[in-house]
Amino acid sequence: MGSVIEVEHLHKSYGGTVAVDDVSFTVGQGEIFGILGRNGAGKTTTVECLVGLRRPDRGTVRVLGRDPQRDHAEVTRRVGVQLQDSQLPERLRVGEAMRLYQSFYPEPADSRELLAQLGLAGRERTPYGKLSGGQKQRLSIALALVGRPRIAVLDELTTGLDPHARRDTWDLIAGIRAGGVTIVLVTHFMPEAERLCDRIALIDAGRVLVTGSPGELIARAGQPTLEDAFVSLTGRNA
Ligand SMILES: Nc1ncnc2c1ncn2[C@@H]1O[C@H](COP(=O)(O)OP(=O)(O)OP(=O)(O)O)[C@@H](O)[C@H]1O
Repeated sequence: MGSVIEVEHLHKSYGGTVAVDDVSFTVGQGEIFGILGRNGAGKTTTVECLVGLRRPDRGTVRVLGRDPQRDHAEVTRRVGVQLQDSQLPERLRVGEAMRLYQSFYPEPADSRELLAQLGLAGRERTPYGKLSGGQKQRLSIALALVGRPRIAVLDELTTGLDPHARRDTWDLIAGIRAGGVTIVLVTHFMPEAERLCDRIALIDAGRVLVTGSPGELIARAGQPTLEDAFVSLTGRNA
């Protein structure tokens, strides 16, 4: 299985704050790869460097063999991104947002089908500002997938979703991966990581503490669940 993402010794500071100190990992074609860590660990900065939204200070990032900075247009066309707290204009209708995003890609997915898969059927005419928090979240997932990406980067995939919507979204993500799409998932929700991820990089203070399957992390920490393993491995007093 070839790797589609290669990150080597990534470093990124904001002024005096080191957000990412030294992060390396690779993601294989068709994997669901989790990035886990405490608040402020450097997860979002790492994925922003992956998708070309931030320029690393040091280190290399390769996505589908490309440099996300130098080959920005190509990486953007093949990588779908759902970032934390993304906002759309309040009055933009769901259908308009979908059409706008479809226009960025050569072979976009069918909007109605995707909206139906995300439980947003019949919402085409609803303005963004009138959607519930969970509906906004699901629209952001639809927009990340509308370009039929080779890689989807999803930051806080199911935050704010009720348990039904969360399970539907997990099924959707599993189905998308079954279609050959590689998924990078940033999450704080351990049952989600345990259920979905093939491998996980656990990041702490801008460094990778450990990489492995959920089972390997649990075994390594000698804990019963991934949540216990997470707390144990990232606990400052452990
Ligand atoms: N634009 C910015 N300017 C200055 N500092 C920043 C900026 N973005 C992030 N940071 C800092 O960099 C560090 C890493 O932040 P980052 O958002 O990458 O972490 P995270 O792991 O995604 O956190 P969370 O789980 O809370 O979303 C934090 O100390 C944060 O305060």
